[in-house]
Amino acid sequence: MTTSTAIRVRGLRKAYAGVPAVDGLDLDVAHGEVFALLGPNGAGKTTTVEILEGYRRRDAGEVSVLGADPARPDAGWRARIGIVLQSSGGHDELTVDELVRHFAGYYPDARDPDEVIAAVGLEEKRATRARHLSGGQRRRLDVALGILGNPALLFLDEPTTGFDPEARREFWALISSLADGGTTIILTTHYLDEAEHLADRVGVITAGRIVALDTPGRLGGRDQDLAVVTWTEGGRPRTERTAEPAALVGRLAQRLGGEVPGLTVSRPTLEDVYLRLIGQPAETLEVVS
Ligand SMILES: Nc1ncnc2c1ncn2[C@@H]1O[C@H](COP(=O)(O)OP(=O)(O)OP(=O)(O)O)[C@@H](O)[C@H]1O
Repeated sequence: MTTSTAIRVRGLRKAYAGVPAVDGLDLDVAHGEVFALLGPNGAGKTTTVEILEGYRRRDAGEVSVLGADPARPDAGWRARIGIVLQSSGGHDELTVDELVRHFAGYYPDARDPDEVIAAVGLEEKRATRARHLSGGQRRRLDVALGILGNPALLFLDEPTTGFDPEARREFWALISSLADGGTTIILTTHYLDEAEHLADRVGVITAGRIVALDTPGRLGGRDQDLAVVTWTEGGRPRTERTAEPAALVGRLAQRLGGEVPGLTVSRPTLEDVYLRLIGQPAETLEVVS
């Protein structure tokens, strides 16, 4: 069965011992989309994702994932889904090569193990035992195992926690190449720059509900927000919010006789907007005119 959306959720609910963790959640994710789920600790992200993956039962609501109800998964459906969990481990005595080949045997239509090892940049580590890999390399191995079955839908749970900046950039390139190849990706992350870099759309979840959903550039009206202009004048840092930053910079240049010392023009970051959405004040700015 084919559907126009990869994931469709309506009125999803799940409570633990009577306390709601997911409380009436609606969500649509298109085929080929990279969708990031953001939210504070305990917001209900993992519970939601586990229900979509078919690993947790829901109390109520409609859920369709790749055209099927994940509460009744069959082997064919499972084979089309790749999962990279938050923490991994096990099989530590096997080498990269052995592990990838071993798990390839579980899939009806597995990708070529050599290609997968190359895709995650582990060619030089293929003879290394899993327990001797660095944290970032281990995560790459996790992704290799997650994409072995050539999934149509890939779940990535906080994939770059603990990565150094270079490893994170390389990992992002890997995820982007999977997305370019048409894989639908559901990403949970606490890194706003990661969501901004990778996601076509982000959903912010608090207290078990989606409270904002849009592209990273438009989330929470971000594109409508005032620009923040900062500069130095009379030996003091100055800040002004304005809808017309170019006009302000023009006036400053005139007033200060050319170059404006310490000039910056910025829009609120995704983090600023996110903190506003979840009810935390962003760093307050002293506004002077
Ligand atoms: N197995 C469980 N039994 C009881 N309560 C649970 C269980 N799993 C989650 N919860 C509770 O449900 C709520 C949502 O948890 P969940 O793990 O879905 O949040 P999260 O958004 O993934 O958080 P984090 O960012 O910390 O991973 C929390 O209050 C949590 O304590």
